[in-house]
Amino acid sequence: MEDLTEALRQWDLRMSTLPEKGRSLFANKDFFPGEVIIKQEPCVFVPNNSASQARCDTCFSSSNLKKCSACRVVWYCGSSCQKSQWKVHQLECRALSRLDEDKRKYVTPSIRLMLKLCIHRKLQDERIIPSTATDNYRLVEALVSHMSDIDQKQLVLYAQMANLVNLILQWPNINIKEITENFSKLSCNGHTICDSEFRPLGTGLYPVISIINHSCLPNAVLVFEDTAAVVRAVQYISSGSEVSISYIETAGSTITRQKALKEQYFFTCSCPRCENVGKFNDLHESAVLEGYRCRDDSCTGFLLRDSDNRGFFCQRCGLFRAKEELKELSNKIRTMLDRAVTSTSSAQLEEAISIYKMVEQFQRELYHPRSIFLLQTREQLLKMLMEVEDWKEALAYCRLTVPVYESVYPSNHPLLGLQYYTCGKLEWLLGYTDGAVRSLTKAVDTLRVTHGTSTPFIKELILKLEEARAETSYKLKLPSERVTVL
Ligand SMILES: C[S@@+](CC[C@H](N)C(=O)[O-])C[C@H]1O[C@@H](n2cnc3c(N)ncnc32)[C@H](O)[C@@H]1O
Repeated sequence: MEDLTEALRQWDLRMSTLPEKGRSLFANKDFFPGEVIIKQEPCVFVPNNSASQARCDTCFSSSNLKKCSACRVVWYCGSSCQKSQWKVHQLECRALSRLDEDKRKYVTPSIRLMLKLCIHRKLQDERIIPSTATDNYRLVEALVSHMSDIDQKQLVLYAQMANLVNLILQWPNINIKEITENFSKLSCNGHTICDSEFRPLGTGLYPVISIINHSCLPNAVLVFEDTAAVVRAVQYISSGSEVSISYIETAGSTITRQKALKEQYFFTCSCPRCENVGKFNDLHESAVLEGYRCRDDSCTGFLLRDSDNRGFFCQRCGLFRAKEELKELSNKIRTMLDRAVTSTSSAQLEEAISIYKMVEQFQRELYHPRSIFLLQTREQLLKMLMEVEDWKEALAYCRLTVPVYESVYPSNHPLLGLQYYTCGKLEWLLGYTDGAVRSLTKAVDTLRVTHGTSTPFIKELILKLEEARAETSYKLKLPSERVTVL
């Protein structure tokens, strides 16, 4: 691990082990919002290919794809992408080519990630590919696996997957127990590789990034530049402080967040946000995010359960809502949501949109105006309305989501920046230039911190903002120029 210590020192970082968290990453200098803390290429990675969506194995592009002619499993967009992966794919290709067509459908992205990890290790051991301080197999060995925490069913599944890897590779002396454990390691250490707008593209293993622990109020964010993982400070991090990122969607109540962390990562978070669990502020936050609205439309109070468990009282105006009424509305929404999901999956977009609009209407009656359930429905409507190019309605829903984003996320949160961006793009498209300037300015202010300033994504955003500003000042000049002429 000396090599790793030295590599981290060069990043002004150090690793320490905390009794309650295990390995943890600490800053050796002050980091300011927007500053890159660490950038790492994956040691192994795969695209999330499915029957309906294929991507290049190297750059994740979805255009000009050709299947590898030998294994007929892996896609590349061109010879340079194919060549860059050849040393690893050569062994994988040989193994996959032995499989009959039927067995190839069991080669899921998770299986491929493990095949690549085994091959990566073998090639490093044989010195065919270099082994560095930040991607050697000792770092994989050091990852937490939580083998004693996972349930029997999951364990059996990992063991079956390890057997499949063995069957595909057909190497002598393969250690099935170790591969089983590695599947468990991937579950709590692997990262979903996303594009700049947080759409998932693939999965990768970044053993140094995996040292970073979770907080529901993180001081850093993980984004991807192509397949490289980049961790940037989103708050001021003073020298000596622990660097933290969020593993989960943080727009949820403490109970929801803790459940998600326990299920996948097997720990109880004790970050400053979670420390409040059960206190008034926390109850208030959950009642707004996941609770019901006041019966009085003009009241923005939040509801808490009454002591007899008969219903809920508004904490602002005291109005009561009975359990039965709320249950009836919830059931109606659930039935409609099922119909909406069926329509969406059968690509009946117009029908799905009208059902989601009804769901939204009922949810407005049921949930608090800043509820995340209402937010999710509006998000879904926004996405579908953009697909059918109904920009005006899409903007209306987008504008409804922005105040909720502002209240659930801290100021330098990437999802908040992306929502300002969507709003700004729609406003620009519809000719609301002033609104577009305001929204795009907020998007730039947030996303330059989370995404940096040099990626094509941010450059395009800055260009859009400059265009919108130019148009605003052109419009402002028009009447006065006319006055001069007159
Ligand atoms: C990606 S690893 C992070 C590095 C890990 N601490 C280690 O020793 O390798 C994720 C695991 O770290 C631990 N962990 C992460 N964040 C934590 C936190 N805030 N509190 C306690 N444990 C945490 C959990 O065991 C979790 O499954």
